[in-house]
Amino acid sequence: MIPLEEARGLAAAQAALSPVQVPVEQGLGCVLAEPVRTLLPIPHADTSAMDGWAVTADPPGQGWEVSPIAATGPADILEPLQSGQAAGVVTGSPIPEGASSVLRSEHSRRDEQGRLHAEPETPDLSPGRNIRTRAAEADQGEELLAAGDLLTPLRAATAAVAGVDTLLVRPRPRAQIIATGTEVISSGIPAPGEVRDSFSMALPALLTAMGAQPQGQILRNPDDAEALAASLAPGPDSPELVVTVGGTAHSPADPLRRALAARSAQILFPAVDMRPGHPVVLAQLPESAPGQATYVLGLPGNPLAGYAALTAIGLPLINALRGFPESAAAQPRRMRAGQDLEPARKGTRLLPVRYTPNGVVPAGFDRPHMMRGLAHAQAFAIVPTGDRGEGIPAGAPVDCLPIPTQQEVGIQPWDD
Ligand SMILES: Nc1nc2c(c(=O)[nH]1)N[C@H]1C(S)=C(S)[C@@H](COP(=O)(O)OP(=O)(O)OC[C@H]3O[C@@H](n4cnc5c(N)ncnc54)[C@H](O)[C@@H]3O)O[C@H]1N2
Ligand code: MOO
Repeated sequence: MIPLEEARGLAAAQAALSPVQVPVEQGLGCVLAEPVRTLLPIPHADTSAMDGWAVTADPPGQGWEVSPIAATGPADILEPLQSGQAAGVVTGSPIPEGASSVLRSEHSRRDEQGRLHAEPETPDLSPGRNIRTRAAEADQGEELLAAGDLLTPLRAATAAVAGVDTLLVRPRPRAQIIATGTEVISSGIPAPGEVRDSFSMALPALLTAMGAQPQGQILRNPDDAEALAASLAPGPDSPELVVTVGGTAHSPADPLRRALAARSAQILFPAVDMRPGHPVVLAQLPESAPGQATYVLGLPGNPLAGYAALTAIGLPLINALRGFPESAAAQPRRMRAGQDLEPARKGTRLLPVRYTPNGVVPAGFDRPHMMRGLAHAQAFAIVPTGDRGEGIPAGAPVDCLPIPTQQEVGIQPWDD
């Protein structure tokens, strides 16, 4: 059993997955393994910012002579302008050589001879006006995104603008979910001796929100160590992470530790001094090929315990594997206790809490086998215990672990 901070530190210290080259759109949500430099100047040509007229400087007294060929779209390339000439352009049109600025259409007028005049007050005749200058945003070769940057949709769009088609990224770890528990059913009303599955509904979405890629079907394993060991067998497509649910304890019905031993797994920690969730296990299966290791995160079967372990240990592990250890999502957030927060009898307590204007308050219904409080919690408050503190008094600071996907949940009817 190791302290919670140590377990979180160990999870966060695991090496990032090796980078892979992927099409930009497949890199979404991944961390860049090398900088993105633009392959072209941005913009790569002087273009018009307005619909209107590319005009030469110093309009002749009788107005500009309008070129018979106007741009009908940004793809039309116009002939150079002679002195005193103008040519119709649209937003995005390459600026013809010889033009000084773009006179927008609503600031212009044509006379009966078809010559072009500018409104007297228009600012559009100052040189360069309404022209997007070549390379104003970036010179060719300039770094737009750094190694270590998370590829958000807007950054993917920036890479596309830079002419880039593929990126070197750290992949998001693939995660296989294995649920144990002969008594667990996935639909309907449980009979005595059965329990409705509290994990399969949420784990894929939660793991995705945490930065992993859940793989295919959830495997359902009876409480049988041999069957579980077989599910953990390495293969060419072994995922980087296996998340198991249940069977972490030491009864004859609990197969995980025996299955890990049968697979010669290296146990990174066998339990964590936290309540609930102390039987959480982190292990690593032997490499099936060089550099191809699979982590096994064993979540306790009690729902609140499993989700506490996933938030406290799974999230920093996933962020480490995807090369994003500094992710704000995995860092404790310093909040204020809105009321006294009671410690556990032993170990660090992970208490589901709600955010209120006065600080965080217990979400209630927080026994290890319960879901009701967690459904309305936004974070787990880390409440130290014993010689490391005696709970947290109202008004004092408290570190909280935000639960991904729960940040938008609001005040509930049973509030005082
Ligand atoms: N003698 C001891 N007994 C237990 C201890 C202990 O220290 N000594 N620890 C308790 C704690 S704490 C926890 S947590 C659990 C750990 O349980 P396991 O990981 O072995 O999980 P199971 O025994 O398989 O199940 C526990 C509980 O959760 C229910 N469960 C399992 N899977 C699901 C699921 N997918 N959806 C909903 N509920 C599930 C299962 O039916 C059990 O009720 O051990 C305590 N016991
Ligand atoms: O992990 Mo158990 O309470 O600690 O459910």
